[in-house]
Amino acid sequence: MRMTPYARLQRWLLYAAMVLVVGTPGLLVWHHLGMTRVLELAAGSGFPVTPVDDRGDGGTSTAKLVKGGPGIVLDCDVRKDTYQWPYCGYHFELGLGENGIDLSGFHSMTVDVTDAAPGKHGMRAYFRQFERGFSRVGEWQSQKVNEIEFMLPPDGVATVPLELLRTAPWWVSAREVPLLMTGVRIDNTTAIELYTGSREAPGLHRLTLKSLRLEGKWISQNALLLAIVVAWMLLGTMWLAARLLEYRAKLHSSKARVAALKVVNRALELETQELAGQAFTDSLTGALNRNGMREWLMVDDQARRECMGLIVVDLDHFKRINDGHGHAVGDEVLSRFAREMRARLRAEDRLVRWGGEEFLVLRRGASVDETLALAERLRGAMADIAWPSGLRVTASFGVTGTHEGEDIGVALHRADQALYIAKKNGRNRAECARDAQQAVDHGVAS
Ligand SMILES: Nc1nc2c(ncn2[C@@H]2O[C@H](COP(=O)(O)OP(=O)(O)OP(=O)(O)O)[C@@H](O)[C@H]2O)c(=O)[nH]1
Repeated sequence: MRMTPYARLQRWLLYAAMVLVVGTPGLLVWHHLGMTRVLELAAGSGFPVTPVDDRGDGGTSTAKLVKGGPGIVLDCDVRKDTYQWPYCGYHFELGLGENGIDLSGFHSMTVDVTDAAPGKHGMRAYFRQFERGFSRVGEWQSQKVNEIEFMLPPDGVATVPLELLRTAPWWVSAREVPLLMTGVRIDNTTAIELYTGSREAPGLHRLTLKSLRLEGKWISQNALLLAIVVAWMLLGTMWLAARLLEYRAKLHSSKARVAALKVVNRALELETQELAGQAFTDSLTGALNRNGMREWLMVDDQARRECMGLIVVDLDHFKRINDGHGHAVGDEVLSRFAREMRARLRAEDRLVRWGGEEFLVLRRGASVDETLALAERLRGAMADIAWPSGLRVTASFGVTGTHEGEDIGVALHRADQALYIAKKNGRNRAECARDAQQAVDHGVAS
């Protein structure tokens, strides 16, 4: 059986669902273990780096990049004479003007930095964010400062979760930042700075930065979950739509089949009716045949109970018409005769082709006199009919009527006798036999 397009679509959706069933946990595990992206700022990454110190803030510390050696070497002379929080460090340029880098997909920063000065050392990291609607180009102090301070372990490698970043309170208070803009944001970061710690002892610090690395996922867990849910929902919706469309198509085709069957049924009904009609009707003349008459008498109770006028009609010398003009003309005479007779009968009367060129008129509820009068009218009408080939056709009529409780066969026999008399008396006439005695009187009783 051919598959419908909707069934094919459902099969593809099923494959997609199977892929999703396997893919969903696979993606979650992969996201948990991998899908990592790394942004290296130091170690030949190409991001411009410059030394910074506190001289712009009124201090006297100095910072100078020194060529040679592995990593980025910075000679930092920290002095606490004029400025309370002396510092120096690295400044990594990530963007220009109002356009920074979106770092919101990164979750941690790892630094590999050593300080040649003895003792423990801390570091400060600043993520400078160009805050649209607040920061202004050319005025770097207007850029939001997201900061974190941490201690360096002995090996100098420290990993800092970026969720611990805080908007620097000194920046908020100094710039009178609107409350709604004071939250941490790193989606438009123009620079990252790495400074010596706030409690660093004054003196010469030789910093060697081997790596400054941001780590994150290519897609956040929430975004991944959302994508998976959307994929499932999309699949479910498409599946439902495909099912609905398939049901609708099936409904349409069964409706079409029902309609076609109705047409076939109707045709069969008509054919049956036609066949039934043929069983009871003479095909040449359209008059009832003997079966039709029997059926009528059986079905029509009233016809059976009432008295009935009977006329047996026989075309005169019909053989001569056949012989002289051909069988086809004979047929035409028979058919025209039946048509003209029927046109002169009442709706409740019946014309029966009794055989050959002999017909029977059954007239419900009519007396013998009325029936005789009708026979005379019919006989007279024969002269007015336009017969084929300009023929002059006459007929003889035998008339009688049924008595109460009388079998119609008996009456028919009587009418036949009357017809015989009509033929005998010269044809083209109507004879009447009211009862058996009268028929005997005519000397024709069988
Ligand atoms: N064309 C045609 N002829 C038919 C049909 N049925 C019977 N006949 C012919 O009708 C003729 C009847 O002839 P007869 O019984 O001799 O009667 P008639 O010639 O009418 O003579 P009378 O009845 O004595 O006046 C026969 O030649 C039959 O072949 C029919 O359906 N079509």
